[in-house]
Amino acid sequence: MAKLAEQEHPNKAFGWAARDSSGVLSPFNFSRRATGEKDVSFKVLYCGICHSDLHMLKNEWGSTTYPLVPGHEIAGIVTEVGSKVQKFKVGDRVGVGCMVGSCNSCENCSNSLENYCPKMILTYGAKYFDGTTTYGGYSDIMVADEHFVIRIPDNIALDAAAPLLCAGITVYSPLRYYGLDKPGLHVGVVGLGGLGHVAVKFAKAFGAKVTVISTSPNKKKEAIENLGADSFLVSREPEQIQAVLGTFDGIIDTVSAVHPILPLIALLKTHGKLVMVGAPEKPLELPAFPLLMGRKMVAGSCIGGMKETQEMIDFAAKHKITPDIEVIPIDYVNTAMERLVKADVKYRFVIDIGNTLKSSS
Ligand SMILES: NC(=O)c1ccc[n+]([C@@H]2O[C@H](COP(=O)([O-])OP(=O)(O)OC[C@H]3O[C@@H](n4cnc5c(N)ncnc54)[C@H](O)[C@@H]3O)[C@@H](O)[C@H]2O)c1
Ligand SMILES: [Zn+2]
Repeated sequence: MAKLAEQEHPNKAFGWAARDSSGVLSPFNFSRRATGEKDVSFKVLYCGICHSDLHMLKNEWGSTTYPLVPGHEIAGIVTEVGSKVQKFKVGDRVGVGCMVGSCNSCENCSNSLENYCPKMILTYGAKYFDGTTTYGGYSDIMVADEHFVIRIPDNIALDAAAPLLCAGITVYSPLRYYGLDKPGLHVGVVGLGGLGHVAVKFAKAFGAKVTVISTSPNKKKEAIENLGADSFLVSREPEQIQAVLGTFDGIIDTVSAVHPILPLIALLKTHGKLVMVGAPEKPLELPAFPLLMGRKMVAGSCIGGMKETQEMIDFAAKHKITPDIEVIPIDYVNTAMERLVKADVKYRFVIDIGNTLKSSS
């Protein structure tokens, strides 16, 4: 018989888990493995709430197993390191993002693309090498192989650093890979949520002219004045769309629900790229003709490799790019999820784990 989550490993852990597809989170006792020779253990201080957590809590992608402890934007302070750990020591400021393992031998792993390894192990809701379930950062302690641990630069506060570990790398990687990181390019960002608002900041730091494309005109003032976007396009206004057809070098699409992409393709220049990073649970409609006319590309991107994630957070530190966050106590997490459904957050919830997650035992 499978062991109880509390008895699988020697170290007691405590977090909040969903037990079914209602997605409601409640206190949960489990355990973490002892610090292995290549492992880093750390006290979790902050964890961001990604929309992927919401998709997973409600089993919207059909792959969730319960109990599920979400959280893959995890920041904290090292408490113990294994004997063969080289990069970290007790007291270091560290983080873990979306993955905690990969095969380390395939072509993707050899190219620092652990995120595309077929055996990549997700930070939560997956099976680790030893067959036990992985649990995420809505919890008090974390342990991970040092290869999957990121050093958080001193000049980024830990609460603001957390969302960079998923939202940050998810938009930085495609901007770089698809060549949208050159000064003067016109880059669009669709969906001004957790990912989208960081995409605006990175694209601006690369020197792009950035246009936010949104369904809600009420985000305009903030997008331009606070986030630094150059312009704002209301996607439901045909006249506004008409005026900028064929003017975008690339668009990063972060929308979490099914939405029409044909109007976005029309915004691209010849050779323009529409990069999907949002992950709606149902297929999008993709007509061929608009792609043929102008050799346009619709592409995708999933987080980023460990090397690039470190590069991203170092770049963020250098350019003073930090997410706009709303820090919440753990017992607000279910309300936060309800607000996230309604896109009622500017722009990322971050749970104050260190001060508010208290084990009852
Ligand atoms: N590719 C990856 O590696 C990766 C990584 C993280 C998250 N994601 C996915 O990206 C998506 C966005 O994540 P997030 O954390 O930024 O979410 P979020 O909820 O913070 O932001 C999503 C944005 O999309 C907008 N939106 C929602 N439905 C819309 C619709 N029908 N039309 C237009 N706009 C709409 C919302 O207003 C919001 O601004 C999610 O699907 C998430 O699972 C992908
Ligand atoms: Zn995420």
